[in-house]
Amino acid sequence: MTDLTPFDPHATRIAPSILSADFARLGEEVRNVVSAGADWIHFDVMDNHYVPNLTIGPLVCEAIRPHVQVPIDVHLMVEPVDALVPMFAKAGANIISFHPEASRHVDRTLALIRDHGCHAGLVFNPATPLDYMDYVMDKLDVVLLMSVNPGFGGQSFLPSTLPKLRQARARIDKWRAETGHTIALEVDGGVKIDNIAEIHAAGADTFVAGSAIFGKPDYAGVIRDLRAQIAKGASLAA
Ligand SMILES: O=C(CO)[C@@H](O)[C@H](O)COP(=O)(O)O
Repeated sequence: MTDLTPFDPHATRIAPSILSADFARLGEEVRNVVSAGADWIHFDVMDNHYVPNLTIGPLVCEAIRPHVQVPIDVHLMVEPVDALVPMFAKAGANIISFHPEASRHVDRTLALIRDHGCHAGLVFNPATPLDYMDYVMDKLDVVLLMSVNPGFGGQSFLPSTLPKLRQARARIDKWRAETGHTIALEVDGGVKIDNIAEIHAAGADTFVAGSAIFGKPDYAGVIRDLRAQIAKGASLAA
């Protein structure tokens, strides 16, 4: 059973996306990126149905689980969703997020994820309205805003994500003030050293980065630079 302690509301987190890792050396890649300072491992699941690409499933999650002590953050780009939830929970996932358009019963799927001992997240495509949050705040642990259209790594960050992050941050902060419950605000797609400060200033606290990290010669150096820019973003927001 996963530790369901609420996330630290004051923390920021770097979640390298293994979509850009060398799959022939996946165990070594995840170990290296965690020793380099990654907070979560972001695990992109694509089904060639909800998105036009095909990646990895629960078997690969189970295979990397013994290699990392940090949370595995599973992003399901699949339709339908529910049958995969118990499989990923059993495979060692800690956070499971899905797209509201891919589930007929969003409230039920969120409850299913928590019932399986995982933190539950909802993912918003660039054109998906935040309204999906409104009636399920009590079942959310993560809100993930896509800053690219899902399906591929290496795309450019969509600037329309910045005002959307501000809106999501306002809703999350209001909810926390009312209930004390923390929801992580994660952003995914085109996150780089040169834009992470303004992304943090707009409200994100958790940053998925694939091509910015994997394939680079010095993972620790990149993660250190990303964190230095996040600190700049904090002073921009203050
Ligand atoms: O889910 C996705 C794409 O669908 C992302 O997780 C990408 O893998 C992020 O890659 P970069 O944009 O950071 O290269």
